[in-house]
Amino acid sequence: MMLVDILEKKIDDSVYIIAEIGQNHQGCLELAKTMILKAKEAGCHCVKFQKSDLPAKFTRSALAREYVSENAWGKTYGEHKEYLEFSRDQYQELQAYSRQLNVDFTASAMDELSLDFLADLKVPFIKIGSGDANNFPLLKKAAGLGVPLVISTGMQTIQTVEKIVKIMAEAGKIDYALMHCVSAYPTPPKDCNLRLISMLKNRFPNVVIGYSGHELGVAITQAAVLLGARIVERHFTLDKNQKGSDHRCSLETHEFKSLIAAIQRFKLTKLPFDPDAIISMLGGDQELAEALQYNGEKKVLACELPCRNKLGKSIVAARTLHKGLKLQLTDLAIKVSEPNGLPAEAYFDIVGKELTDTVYEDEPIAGNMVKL
Ligand SMILES: CC(=O)N[C@H](C=O)[C@@H](O)[C@H](O)[C@H](O)COP(=O)(O)O
Ligand SMILES: C=C(OP(=O)(O)O)C(=O)O
Repeated sequence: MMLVDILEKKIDDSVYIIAEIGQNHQGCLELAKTMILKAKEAGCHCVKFQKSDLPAKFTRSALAREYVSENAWGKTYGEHKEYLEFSRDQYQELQAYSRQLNVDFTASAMDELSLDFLADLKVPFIKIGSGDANNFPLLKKAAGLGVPLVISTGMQTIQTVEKIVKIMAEAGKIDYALMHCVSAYPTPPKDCNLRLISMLKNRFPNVVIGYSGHELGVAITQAAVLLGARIVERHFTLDKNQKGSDHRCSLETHEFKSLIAAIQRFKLTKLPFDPDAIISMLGGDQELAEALQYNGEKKVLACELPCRNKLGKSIVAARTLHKGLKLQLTDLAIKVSEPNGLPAEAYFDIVGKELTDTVYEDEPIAGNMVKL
């Protein structure tokens, strides 16, 4: 099955399944290949990685900060990320291997250079992760590439999601999907707020809605499908006990198999089901009931703040900017910065505003540095 068949609504009885290998390959190409093989054997339609150009995604100080964590692969965050990043040759090798196995291969583009890199590889679609859902210039560029997009919405407000849809509409983009997502690893069931899938479907009836989950187990993801999610993404691991931030909330091969088998048993043409019916269909427990409880409008949740602080994007100076300057688009860049600056969604709002302090290249622009 191809993602475009879902995006173009040519098929209404299948769900497209993405195995998010992400950085669970531990920086090892051979392990990545074994994971591709296992994901294919489990029945996944796609294997996905994460592509970053580190100086384009992070400021120098974000890369230089110490990473004190049992999941660290280097002393600084930059060394840690470098260890987990694959080169162009390695991407090409993984892509060729996936082609041999007849499984789609792609990655999330975590900055503009990575977007170009993936477009160049001719992947079947590009993923924009939650960390870039408020990175409006990246979204504009992505919308103009002529490649289908899958855009996650973790750590964002409904206003930001509205803006994403507006950017896509202005670019004439129709082959894209929005993924409901909560960026907490693992996400507690009460924070999964699955009813937002129904809200997104009602609010944006022309857009395909999917689910990128970070909770433990498979039941909540099954419920997401019964609410109408047509694309499912879950992190994939060969062993949850390995070192790394994402293994614990990932699915092992047998869990992916059982998730896919369950989805195949659902009568997808009868979707969506209501939450009470879903609880009884899945023999639901307390956790499923919590995940299906209406939890209010889409907003940034407290459980997402650690991820937003670590990987959310800020507005930074593209070059040294002197006090008194009226800000222009070319003065600004969007990166993960340490400390955080104004959130990326303020990018277009601060253009034309006066800077009240001098800011050096690659340093964050804080709210109190701009006369609003
Ligand atoms: C928001 C986002 O990008 N999240 C990604 C996708 O879900 C994650 O895989 C992060 O890359 C990962 O959790 C980071 O872990 P560390 O900081 O140990 O490299
Ligand atoms: C961050 C990512 O995904 P999500 O926001 O869906 O967890 C990603 O795909 O890189």
